[in-house]
Amino acid sequence: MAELNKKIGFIGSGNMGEAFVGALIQSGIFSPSTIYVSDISEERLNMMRGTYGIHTMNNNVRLFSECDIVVLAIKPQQMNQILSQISGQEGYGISDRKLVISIAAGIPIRKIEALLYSPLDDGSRQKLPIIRVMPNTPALVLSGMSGMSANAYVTADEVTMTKTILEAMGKVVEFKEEELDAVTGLSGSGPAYVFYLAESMTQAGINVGLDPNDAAVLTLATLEGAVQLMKARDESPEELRRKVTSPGGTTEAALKVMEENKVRQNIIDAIAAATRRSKELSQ
Ligand SMILES: NC(=O)C1=CN([C@@H]2O[C@H](COP(=O)(O)OP(=O)(O)OC[C@H]3O[C@@H](n4cnc5c(N)ncnc54)[C@H](O)[C@@H]3O)[C@@H](O)[C@H]2O)C=CC1
Ligand SMILES: O=C(O)[C@@H]1CCC=N1
Repeated sequence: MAELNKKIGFIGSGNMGEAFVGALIQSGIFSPSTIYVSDISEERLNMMRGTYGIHTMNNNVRLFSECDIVVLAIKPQQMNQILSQISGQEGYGISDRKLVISIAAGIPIRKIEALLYSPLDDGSRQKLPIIRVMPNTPALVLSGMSGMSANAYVTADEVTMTKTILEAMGKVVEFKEEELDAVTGLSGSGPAYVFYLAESMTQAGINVGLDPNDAAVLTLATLEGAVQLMKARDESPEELRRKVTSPGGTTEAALKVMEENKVRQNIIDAIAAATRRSKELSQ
């Protein structure tokens, strides 16, 4: 893919920051010399520099002023402090147009706008374009799913550029911002539900007498195969489930227990709880 010829910077180089950096280099849309990360952890910075050959620093304000695109990849709880630190600096470079991309769960665009455009907002400052994104960790293996939503100052070119960045890590869909809490509950946290299922299936295999390694191999191959089948066939998960379920057979016995134990309702309730938590984080 053609290089974007921009400087991109990440505030926070944890799990997700690293997923972005790895994907951007692999896709060729940014070369390591155009990627910057800032973090408070020297260990993370050394690792990122050593592994990816990118620029590292422990100064968020400098990173913000030096880059054309800034990805906020810190925890939601750190957003206030970090953005206030950036916007509180005289001449911190907000007059230069730069695209701000936040991946923090539950932080609404209006909060980022309020933090970035103030307290020095005398009307002369440019209102920076801000895009809120909810990615997920399969981005680490370029199989991510991202939802995104842009504020009023984002141009069509900036939307296209953000999609190009997110497509380097997998799929991307645009949403209304109010839908992003639900996206967080479903696909943002979603990989954890699948890992939980994998843990449970492996434990179940051990409980019914299998060797732990064999149980893990069977679980992974079964999950992988089921996903491939859903992707390859024009059939709903429900239809595919019915084809596994012989009347009076083993699957029916298992699904009866799942229905009795309200597994489906529990999954629905769990995703609703994640969505509620995302909304709470926005307060
Ligand atoms: N992990 C996940 O599955 C997903 C996470 N997110 C969001 O991504 C964001 C980052 O999450 P993770 O990468 O999982 O967290 P993480 O804890 O792995 O990474 C956060 C990084 O920020 C650094 N940091 C802490 N204070 C800092 C400061 N003052 N200045 C600069 N860097 C600082 C930490 O040292 C760490 O390397 C969060 O807002 C989360 O809501 C979004 C989608 C999925
Ligand atoms: O658990 C969290 O808050 C983050 C956001 C989505 C996935 N991990």
